[in-house]
Amino acid sequence: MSELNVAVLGGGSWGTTVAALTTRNAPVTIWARNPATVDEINNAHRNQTYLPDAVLPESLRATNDIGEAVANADVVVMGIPSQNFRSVLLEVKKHLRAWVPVVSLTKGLELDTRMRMTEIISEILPGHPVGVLTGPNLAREIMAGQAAASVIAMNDGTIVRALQKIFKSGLFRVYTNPDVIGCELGGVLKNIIAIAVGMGDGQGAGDNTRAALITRGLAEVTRLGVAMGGRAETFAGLAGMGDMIATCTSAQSRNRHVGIQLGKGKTMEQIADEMFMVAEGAKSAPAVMALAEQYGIDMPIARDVFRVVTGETNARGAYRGLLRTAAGAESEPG
Ligand SMILES: NC(=O)C1=CN([C@@H]2O[C@H](COP(=O)(O)OP(=O)(O)OC[C@H]3O[C@@H](n4cnc5c(N)ncnc54)[C@H](O)[C@@H]3O)[C@@H](O)[C@H]2O)C=CC1
Ligand SMILES: O=C(CO)COP(=O)(O)O
Repeated sequence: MSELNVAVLGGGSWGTTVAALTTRNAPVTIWARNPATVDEINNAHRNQTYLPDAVLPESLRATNDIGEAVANADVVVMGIPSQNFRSVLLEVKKHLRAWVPVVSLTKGLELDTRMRMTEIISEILPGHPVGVLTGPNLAREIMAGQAAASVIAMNDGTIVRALQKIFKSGLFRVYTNPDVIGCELGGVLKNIIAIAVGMGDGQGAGDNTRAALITRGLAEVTRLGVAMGGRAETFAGLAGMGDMIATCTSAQSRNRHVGIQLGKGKTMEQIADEMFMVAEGAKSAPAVMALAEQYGIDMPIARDVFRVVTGETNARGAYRGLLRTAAGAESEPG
């Protein structure tokens, strides 16, 4: 058992799962804003809303007081959706000791600024080591005891190895990677492709279509990721292709679910009304398109998803558009 105190912020599906996994290696306090969630984790060792079938470790402590969670923390783990990430981090700053590493679990971009979560951490908490834990990691499956692999990405080779020990366990294999930008963008950008795949699946598209979308989707994600400073090989790894496959094919993915509902003809408003969990791809799509324009990268699949989630066209129209586009060389966009 490590001596490092870990604070996990965010009592949703993934924050709770990472907190539960980490109790095997270190003392963990999870902060949730909802007092009923805190009470349920502390007393019933469950989080029924987000992880219906899971029993949580008794050693996992929950609190409603962000200061209590953060003040003694040696590592802070952020499991907060991208559009609320900054406001929670500003609260963290009031209580955090110097040089404590901050790890993001979040797979989205801030809409107004187009910033990655690690950029926001560095802006608000300069000097703190910053990392990302990412990969093909569907929360409910991991809580059900299925094996999974993940990546902890950080620039600092010494701290990353200490963090690797905190997160890994028998069934949760954690690799290190120095490419923070690539790992982070792999997690962000695959969500949009998963919506595209869902849109096809919702319209009854076949397995060949799904494979084509995933492959062409990964190509355009890689082009933008490399232009933004990520390494091409990262997008062929767990944080890139691995997460792309898991999210684009899983019945558990919220992003693919959004796509399926769009494919069946529902509007974003109708889908959002029926969902209480976050689907980061729909939120981040405008920021991704703005970045694609800024870096001069053509992203036809992401653009179609953007046009559907913003109501400019519907899934059927987007699908027809995709078929109309003439194909060039495989190494080119389109
Ligand atoms: N669920 C999964 O399988 C995985 C999710 N992720 C990423 O983790 C991040 C969090 O996702 P989930 O936990 O799945 O979402 P979720 O929808 O299950 O839960 C989100 C949680 O954040 C809390 N929250 C939202 N705004 C807040 C605020 N201002 N202050 C405090 N708490 C706030 C909500 O109350 C809720 O507990 C997302 O970026 C997601 O892409 C990454 C890997 C796997
Ligand atoms: O990132 C995830 C799996 O790695 C979770 O995907 P969804 O947010 O689409 O459920």
